[in-house]
Formats: sequence, structure tokens, C-alpha cells
Amino acid sequence: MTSADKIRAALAHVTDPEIRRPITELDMVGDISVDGGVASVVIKLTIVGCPAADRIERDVRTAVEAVYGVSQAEIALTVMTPDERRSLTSRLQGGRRAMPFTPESLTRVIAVTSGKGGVGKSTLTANLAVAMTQLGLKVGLIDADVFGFSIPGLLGIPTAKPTRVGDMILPPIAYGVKTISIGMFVEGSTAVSWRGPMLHRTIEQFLTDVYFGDLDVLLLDLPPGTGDVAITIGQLLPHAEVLVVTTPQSAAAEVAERSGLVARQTGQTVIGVIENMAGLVAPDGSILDIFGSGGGAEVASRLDVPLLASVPLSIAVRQSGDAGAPVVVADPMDAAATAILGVASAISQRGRGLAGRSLGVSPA
Ligand SMILES: Nc1ncnc2c1ncn2[C@@H]1O[C@H](COP(=O)(O)OP(=O)(O)OP(=O)(O)O)[C@@H](O)[C@H]1O
Repeated sequence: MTSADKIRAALAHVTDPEIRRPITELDMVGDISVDGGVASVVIKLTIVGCPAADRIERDVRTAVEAVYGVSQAEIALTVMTPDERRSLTSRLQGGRRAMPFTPESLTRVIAVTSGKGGVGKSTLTANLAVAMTQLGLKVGLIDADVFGFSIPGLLGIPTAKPTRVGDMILPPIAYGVKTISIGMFVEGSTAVSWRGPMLHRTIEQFLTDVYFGDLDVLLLDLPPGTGDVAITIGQLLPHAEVLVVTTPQSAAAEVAERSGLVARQTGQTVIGVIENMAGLVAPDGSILDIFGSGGGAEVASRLDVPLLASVPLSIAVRQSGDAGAPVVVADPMDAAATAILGVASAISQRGRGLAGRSLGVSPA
């Protein structure tokens, strides 16, 4: 093996932090030459001003300087030509620009819905996503709550912007979750007041142009109610599984049931109900049922699905949400966190069956 080959082999362990694939596989490694102990390596970044440039340069330097016989690494950062970039994006997108989350795909799609706003749907979705990564799953999260996008803030990346490589969008990663939100495409706190067709196109673009790579689970945080986005998701992802979030209050339970029924009409499968904002445990141990009780069980029974958890009201949940550090990480022993971790584990164990689906493996 020549020194250049050894360096190339070492670079196979350096991954692009946004695409999460080895830079050698992404054709980002250009010429390599070695003169005495000095190795010169050309790295082709995907785009001008690549936000990951510093990190890639650092990782490349460390890898190259660890190769036996190299005392110094000289890294030249250049940028791919438009043709190289097109060939990369086309390869990553599997040669076609189509929605990868088809019924045949091995990725489970789970939409989280609620009847009313403010019941904690986004908080639970963000925490479930992070909890699933803790269980070793590769998780993507689409914040489709176009009018009340709050996922970036809940995951501590309120100002993150996705990187665009040609027509491919690379989702920011927080707590291991690849995350995309409409909030990443609007300035500051601008309100989104779009009509159905525009919402439909945006969700379609999220599902098609965002490069999530291989995922075990794609979670979707839907807006509350049964509006345009829920219908779009029903049309685009009729095989999705649906989690319904409600509070213990009977008024909330009634509307929550409706959102589950609409999901079902589009062919989606409701897999369970999560009751949030259940009894708050007071310092003396007594339980304060601020929002009443029984709503979760009521919705679950009407939809004939299991009540997966009753997540209590918890100061830690609110505080960690405000701080952008999900409670399952910030305070995993909190009662609400353990309830959410329990749901993540229960759902993860139900992996999709493989029957009738193509495994995408070509015969040898
Ligand atoms: N179990 C809980 N204990 C205490 N506070 C909670 C709990 N769940 C959610 N919250 C708080 O309730 C508020 C609403 O939560 P969240 O934004 O997740 O609701 P939502 O259903 O997604 O609302 P919308 O769909 O209208 O955006 C937030 O301030 C959040 O911190």
C-alpha cells in the first residue's frame, strides 16, 4: 500500500457531519501526495461556505497526521464543481428525485396529532424523537406544525438553518435527531399564513428534497386539528402510523378523537393515545388533577387503541422545553420523562413487519 493509499484508507473514517457518510464515499477527497513526511490532501467541500468546513478540516488533519510516516498534513479546501455536486446529490437521492418514504421503505413514519393546540404535542414529539435515538434508532423529525413551529426551539437549535447542496436540503441535527422545520425557512418570528396548496408543496418538498439518509423512524409533528396539513400527510403518507395526544380534559378528548378518525379515513393506522398534562404531583405527594382525569382513556377506548402513557404535568418538562434541552436528556428521572421514555420504548419494539415489502436488495 502506498502512503497515499494509507491516507485515503484513513480518510474513510472521516464523516461529513451533515450528510453523515464517509467523505471518501461522497467523493470529497481529491488529490493526495506525500513528500517526505508532509502529506498534501485536497478536500472538495460540497458548497461554498460549507458550515461544516472547519470541522471537516480538523477531522481530516487528525486522520492524516495519525498515518504512520506522516509528520505534517497540508489540507487544501476547494469546492465541488456543479457537475460533481449534481452527481453526488443524484447518488444520495438514489438516482431519482422522489419521496423515499413509500409503503415499501423500511422507515416507519409516525405522525403525532392532537385535536386542540397547546396540549403538549410538540413537546412530546421532540422528546420521543430524542428518546428513540437513545434507544439506538436513526430518527428524523419533520416539524409540520406550520403555524406553531416550535421543534427547533425545543431541541435547542432555534436559529439553525439547513444547508443546501444543489436541490438537496441537509437537515440540522440536534441530540442525534435530523430535524427540519418550516421555522428554518422564515425570517425571525414571521407568521406563516399560507393556503392549502402552498402548505402541500412545502410538506412534499420536506419529504422529497430533505436528505435524511437511512432512517429507522420519521416522526412528524402535525398542526393541531384536522386541517390542510393533516389531509396532505394523509394523501402523501397513507401508510403512516398516528399517535394522538390529548389532555385528561373531556372537552379536549372529544376533538382529539376526531383527529384520530380523520387519520383513519386516509388509511393511516392509529397506534395509540398519549395523555399529557395529567395530575401534577404536589410536594406533599398529593396529586392535583388540574385538567381533570380520564380523557386519555376515553379517547383510547373510543378509537379502540391502547393508552400508551399518561404523562404528568411537570415543571421540568416546561423548563427543559424553554431551555431547548429535552427533559428525557435534561432530567431523565422526572416522572414525565420516564413516561415518555416508556412510550418510546413501547413504540420502538413494535417495528414494522417486513411481509410484502421489498428489502431493496438486488440478487447476487
Ligand atoms: N407535561 C407537561 N408539563 C408541563 N408543561 C408542559 C407539559 N407538556 C407541555 N407543556 C408545556 O405546555 C406548552 C404547550 O406545549 P406544546 O407547544 O408542546 O403544545 P402543542 O400541543 O404542540 O401546541 P401547538 O400544537 O399549539 O403548537 C409549552 O409551554 C410546554 O412547555
